[in-house]
Amino acid sequence: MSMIAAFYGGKSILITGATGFLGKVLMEKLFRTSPDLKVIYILVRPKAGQTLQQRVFQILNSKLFEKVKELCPNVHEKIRAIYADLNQNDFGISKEDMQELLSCTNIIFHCAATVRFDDTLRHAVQLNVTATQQLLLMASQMPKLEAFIHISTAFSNCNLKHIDEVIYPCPVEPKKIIDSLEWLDDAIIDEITPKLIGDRPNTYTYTKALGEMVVQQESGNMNIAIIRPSIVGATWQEPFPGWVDNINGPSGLIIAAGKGFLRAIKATPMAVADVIPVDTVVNLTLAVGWYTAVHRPKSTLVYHCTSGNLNPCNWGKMGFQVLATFEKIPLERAFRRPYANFTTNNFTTQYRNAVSHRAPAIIYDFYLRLTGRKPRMTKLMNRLLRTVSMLEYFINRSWEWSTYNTEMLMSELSPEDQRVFNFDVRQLNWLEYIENYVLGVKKYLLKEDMAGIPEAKQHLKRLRNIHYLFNTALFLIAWRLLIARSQMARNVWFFIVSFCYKFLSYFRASSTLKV
Ligand SMILES: CCCCCCCCCCCCCCCCCCCCCCCC(=O)SCCNC(=O)CCNC(=O)[C@H](O)C(C)(C)COP(=O)(O)OP(=O)(O)OC[C@H]1O[C@@H](n2cnc3c(N)ncnc32)[C@H](O)[C@@H]1OP(=O)(O)O
Ligand SMILES: NC(=O)C1=CN([C@@H]2O[C@H](COP(=O)(O)OP(=O)(O)OC[C@H]3O[C@@H](n4cnc5c(N)ncnc54)[C@H](OP(=O)(O)O)[C@@H]3O)[C@@H](O)[C@H]2O)C=CC1
Repeated sequence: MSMIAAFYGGKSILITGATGFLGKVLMEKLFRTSPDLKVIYILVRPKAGQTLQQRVFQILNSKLFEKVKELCPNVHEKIRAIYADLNQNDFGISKEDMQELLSCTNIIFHCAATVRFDDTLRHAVQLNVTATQQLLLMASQMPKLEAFIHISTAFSNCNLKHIDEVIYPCPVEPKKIIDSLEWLDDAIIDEITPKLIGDRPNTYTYTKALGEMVVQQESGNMNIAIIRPSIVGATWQEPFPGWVDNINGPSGLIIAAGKGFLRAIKATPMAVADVIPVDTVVNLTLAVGWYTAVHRPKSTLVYHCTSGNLNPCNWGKMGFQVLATFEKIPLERAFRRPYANFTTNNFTTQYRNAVSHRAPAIIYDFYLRLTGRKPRMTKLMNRLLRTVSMLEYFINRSWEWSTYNTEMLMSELSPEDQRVFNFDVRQLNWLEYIENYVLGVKKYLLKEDMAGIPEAKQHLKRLRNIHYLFNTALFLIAWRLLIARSQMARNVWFFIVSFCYKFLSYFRASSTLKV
């Protein structure tokens, strides 16, 4: 019997960010392993014209929850969606709902965040810092609370090369930042943002670091733990391999490469690709929830959920395997054939962006215009290149994260818990994982039918022929222009033609003699 699964039985659990990538997998695993849990409260806001109930309905009807619905048919009765917008005071939660949350909650998993790299400091602080502070205040008023688990990121201290499982202080106190954002206007905030974030690449990593400081400062006598995942990727094993439903992290680039939009990138092939499967993160999170509630460590423990120091993979190997998978299982209606060129040189990057990305987009838009359609490729390419430029920081560096606490926890688990809540990334076979990841992107993210693979392969063959034809035409035009302008080129050309002629004549003569 799993002790962790038994621990969550009969519990009332509060999850923020349950509609996000990590939150959904967390909820799924909880229901699958502890179907006798009492209730999961999820803080949700209406979005894209959908009510709370419609959002929950959509999640439960996704492929991710198929197994859960078999095991626990009344799962919808155990989810209690509570209206909440983390940008508002008291999250806009009604009095009655707040009362229920305060009196019933046993465990909190705080996953909600803005993960955008280009968010304004004001919005990133509001969600990643102030909302965390408010949630801690709520938690401190919960008499039945056993553990508060905060999801941060391994990149919250990406300004350091070696990162330990400790909370590092930021130069300016989070409270001072929160206070000053209240009276500073947006233009001034934009001006001081680079100074505040210092040597971090974006407001996301900076505000996640501030969020950790807030957790430490407001922990009081609560049992709190922080989990720092690195780059969260598709599921490894559970509930099935390759599940992914958003374009963050590598997923977007896998699509861009598979569709042939992105053929070159500024990346260091030998840099560690610290990707971690989402089900591994969830298993560690649930194990940490149990350990924190039952063992009540004296201080706030930080757990690194990373792969680099235990089972490293690099971007070169990852890119190679992604492309190898596309050979077997291509995406439909590719713009160009998938190809990957990794370079670390700025000049080469600019050149490749011009030749391999912008020029084909301009030519395609010209073709769209000629055929009476609206041009769109240049705009799409510009957005993609902007995205890639924001990710460059993370694919050209390596970090070392120590994992003492995570390994300590692993050794504390019973063999059954180590199996059911497996977060031992040493067992991960990267080649298999990446292949399933690419397949998952095709099936669950792009919703492409596997029956379309022969047609997708045919399409790639057509693209290859167009490519050869285009290159030959380009060569002949260039050569014709050169001949017209240079005596030297003409001489070379006549030399080659006469050489070929003599060669052919010789062979024809010798074959006639043999007959
Ligand atoms: C030569 C090709 C090589 C390819 C080989 C095969 C690939 C193999 C993989 C190896 C390549 C390297 C992978 C890189 C992985 C990057 C690591 C990320 C590091 C994360 C560190 C921190 C981890 C965390 O803690 S947080 C979680 C991560 N958060 C994110 O990933 C958020 C990033 N996204 C954003 O911040 C925004 O989306 C932004 C600012 C990038 C773009 O915002 P914008 O307002 O322009 O609009 P959007 O609507 O959001 O998207 C516009 C457009 O861009 C596409 N897009 C968005 N995100 C990505 C993405 N991550 N990758 C690719 N494309 C993306 C999106 O599809 C939209 O396209 P449209 O068609 O215009 O709708
Ligand atoms: N993905 C990754 O690579 C990594 C993620 N992390 C951390 O993991 C956690 C989860 O990330 P992930 O699932 O990928 O992110 P997602 O962007 O998929 O999910 C974010 C969640 O936060 C919710 N949220 C955002 N703003 C609000 C708001 N104003 N009110 C209520 N809810 C809100 C979203 O709700 P809605 O659906 O309504 O938008 C969504 O449920 C985050 O803390 C992130 O920092 C750490 C390392 C890597």
